[in-house]
Amino acid sequence: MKKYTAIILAAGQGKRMLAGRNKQFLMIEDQPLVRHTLSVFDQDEWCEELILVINERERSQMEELLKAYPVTKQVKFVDGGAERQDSVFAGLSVVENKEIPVFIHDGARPFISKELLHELSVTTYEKEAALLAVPVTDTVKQKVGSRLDTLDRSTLWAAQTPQSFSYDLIYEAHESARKCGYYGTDDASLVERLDKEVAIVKGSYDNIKLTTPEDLHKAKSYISNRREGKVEDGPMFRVGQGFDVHQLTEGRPCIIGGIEIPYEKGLLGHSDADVLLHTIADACLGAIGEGDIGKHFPDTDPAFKDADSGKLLQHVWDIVTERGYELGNMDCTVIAQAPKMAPYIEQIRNHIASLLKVEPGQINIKATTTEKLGFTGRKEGIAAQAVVLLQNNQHS
Ligand SMILES: Nc1ccn([C@@H]2O[C@H](COP(=O)(O)OP(=O)(O)OP(=O)(O)O)[C@@H](O)[C@H]2O)c(=O)n1
Ligand SMILES: C[C@](O)(CO)[C@H](O)COP(=O)(O)O
Repeated sequence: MKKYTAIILAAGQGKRMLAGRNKQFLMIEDQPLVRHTLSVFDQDEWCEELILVINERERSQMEELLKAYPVTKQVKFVDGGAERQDSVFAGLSVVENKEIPVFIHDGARPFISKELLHELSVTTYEKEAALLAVPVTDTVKQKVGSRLDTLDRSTLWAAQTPQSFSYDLIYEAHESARKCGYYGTDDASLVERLDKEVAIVKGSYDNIKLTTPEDLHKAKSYISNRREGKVEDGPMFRVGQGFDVHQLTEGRPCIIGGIEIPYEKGLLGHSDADVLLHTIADACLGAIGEGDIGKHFPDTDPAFKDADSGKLLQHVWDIVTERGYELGNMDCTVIAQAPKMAPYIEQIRNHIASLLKVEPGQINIKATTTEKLGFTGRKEGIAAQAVVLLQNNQHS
């Protein structure tokens, strides 16, 4: 574990947010902005000390906030100053353990991830000073008088927080800046002033600072999407499993995996009762946290009477792909004493691959009997199981 102290800045006025109050108190979904930020550090076991820099006039409001939305670690309050830099200095003045790095973080950046905190901490132990930053994606112009210059974008990084330093270095940098009346827009710039190197750790474009009302909208939808499992930092993998059973009965076709298999009986159900496709659909819906096919295609709805389960699966697959997921792989088992499945396995595999527009190699279909045991062994019904792995590359 690479322990660190976190100083969270919340003493600003949030003027650009135009909310008429400090933005740290604004609700994003179910909790105030600053609580979202504090939670990340609270839940990081590497964070040893948590300091919250507040506006002295908001102390009781902040105390109330933490009573209503508690965190598990002890939070040390300290009064900030007129400028961000003054607030950081106030935070530095109350740090207890000066042997571990100090992380300075905007309370207004709630989407920092534990993974990035750890990367930053490891780098700070090695290099003494580091910051999160992302390559600039817009072309940046510099206007001096009436002259416009275009900066070389390949050298430009947008600085984020946390910015992290050995205690002695950042204290010295702040003290020196204060003596000269120098004010920078971040803490790394104060260290740069001392001609010391600051390492860049690539941050995330999701680690935005909530500055304007538009940022607040983005933050709200980001959080609600994240809760629904629609977005996440980095490539995201999700697994789902499915299980389904249908009774065998006379006078029905036996459709398994979209292929009609010659047999004296068929599967009973409201739709075409394709036990394997239903199982796969359930596994896919399970993976994205969307319930099951009963929720999407109720068996009380006449629209799905004798429905082609291939179409139902494609509908489910549209939901999956609209969320940005791709199939990693799926593994399925058909549990049937009869009919004999082996001659149809390859055909079923190719059919499912074409329904989902994936490669057959991503799909595995197996079949087993239950050695004449149970309802499947007595040929009263057929069961199927599936496990799917989905991958989301949209947020890498
Ligand atoms: N005197 C200050 C000014 C800013 N901050 C904190 O520094 C972070 C980044 O600053 P910014 O986004 O500019 O916040 P505000 O100063 O609150 O916003 P504005 O400039 O729009 O008033 C915020 O978490 C803010 O609360 C602080 O602790 N003390
Ligand atoms: C520190 C910072 O968040 C890095 O991007 C930024 O410079 C703070 O600027 P602000 O004007 O105080 O929001």
